[in-house]
Amino acid sequence: MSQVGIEARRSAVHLLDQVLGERRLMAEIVGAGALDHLTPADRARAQRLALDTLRGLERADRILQKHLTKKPPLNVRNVLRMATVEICQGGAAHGVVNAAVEIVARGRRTATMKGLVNAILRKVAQTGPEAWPKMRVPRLPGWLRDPLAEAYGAEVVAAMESAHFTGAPLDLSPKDDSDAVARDLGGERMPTGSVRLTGAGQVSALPGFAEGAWWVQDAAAALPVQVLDPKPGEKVLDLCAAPGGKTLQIAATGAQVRAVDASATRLARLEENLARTGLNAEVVVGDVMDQGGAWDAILLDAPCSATGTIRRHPDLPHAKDGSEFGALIDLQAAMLDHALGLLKPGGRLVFCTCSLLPDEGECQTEDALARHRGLRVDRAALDRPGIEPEWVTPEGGLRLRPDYWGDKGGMDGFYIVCLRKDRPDG
Ligand SMILES: C[S@@+](CC[C@H](N)C(=O)[O-])C[C@H]1O[C@@H](n2cnc3c(N)ncnc32)[C@H](O)[C@@H]1O
Repeated sequence: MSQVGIEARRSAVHLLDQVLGERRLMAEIVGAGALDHLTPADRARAQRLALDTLRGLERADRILQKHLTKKPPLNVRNVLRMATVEICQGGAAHGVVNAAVEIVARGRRTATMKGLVNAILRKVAQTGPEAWPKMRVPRLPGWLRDPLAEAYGAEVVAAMESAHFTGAPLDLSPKDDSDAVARDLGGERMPTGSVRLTGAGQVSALPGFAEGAWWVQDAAAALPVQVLDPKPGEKVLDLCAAPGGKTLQIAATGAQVRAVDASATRLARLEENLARTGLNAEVVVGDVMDQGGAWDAILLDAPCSATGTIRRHPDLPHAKDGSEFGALIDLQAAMLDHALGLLKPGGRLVFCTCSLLPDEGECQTEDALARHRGLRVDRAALDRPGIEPEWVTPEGGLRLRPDYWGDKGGMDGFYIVCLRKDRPDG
């Protein structure tokens, strides 16, 4: 890690300043062009450094606390935090300390603190690496930990926190042949058909990327379309489709898919992926609530807290405080009601969210069943290869958690349910 150049490190500190100071999500900051001046390799390094620092932030702060009499400005604190994580996770101390000192020395307002940074990091290098593995696994903030503990119990939350701290491998969804992709990339074929790679490096340089033999998609995120089980020629509406991993899965089955999303920018990524994989979909920029038609099958991957994705997005607990979630829960219910009205009689709708909060999953199903006569849960839809019976919830949905497949690298948190409307609302 210590070979990482100054530019990548400075950019990583900028990401940390924005996440921890401005409470912005990393995807938003990177999407706005914050790393565009870097080479692709440095861009990847800057993101990796920032993500590693956010995962280990609690430990880094505890170590630094011992050596600081008063808190330096946020920017300097973030340089110290990043260097502490690097040193404690095996980075060569000499190079890491020099780089941190240089970053601080280059800043007009921070240059006077380079001596302090040097002194503190030398102390960190003496005791930090030994202390690090003995420290507790970093915890989620109370606004998220409390509702999760209420839903799952303290032990499960601790297991989720371990999964978050470990981070995520790279999962691929093969276009056709899982075994061939696993073989070509030296990956592991997961029980549900995804191919898992560890330490993969630059995605676009991997075999099969240019030919469109696969796309990046967490194994849990690949399950909603497996549950929907589209058939060739069926008319399928994919609501909230961008950036489109699930659209590609639907298109690969031979179904006719219309992919709708409110974000043209995110849909542009779907168009790129369709071109790369040679798959077809009708792509529509629009609001879910304005959609019409009568469909055999609908996928509603509603906007949500994204609390199921913290393994890959450790910035989320730092950038959010839960205050927006109530509005999202109301929006999910409104979208679900509208989408149910677009099903042909006997049609099916898969509702899913990448959330760990039952309010965005199990409760949405229970409430929808109470609102709509003639609506039922299709439990048989969950009878798919690799889906464990203990993942099925009492109301007939699928609860996926980051601590599942713990020995294999975990999975994203998701809620998935298949709803069928046998007769119209009366
Ligand atoms: C969870 S993401 C979808 C991920 C996507 N299904 C995939 O597999 O790549 C939620 C999406 O909902 C979209 N969205 C939010 N509000 C919307 C609305 N009112 N109408 C349409 N799309 C909306 C967002 O732009 C975002 O792309």
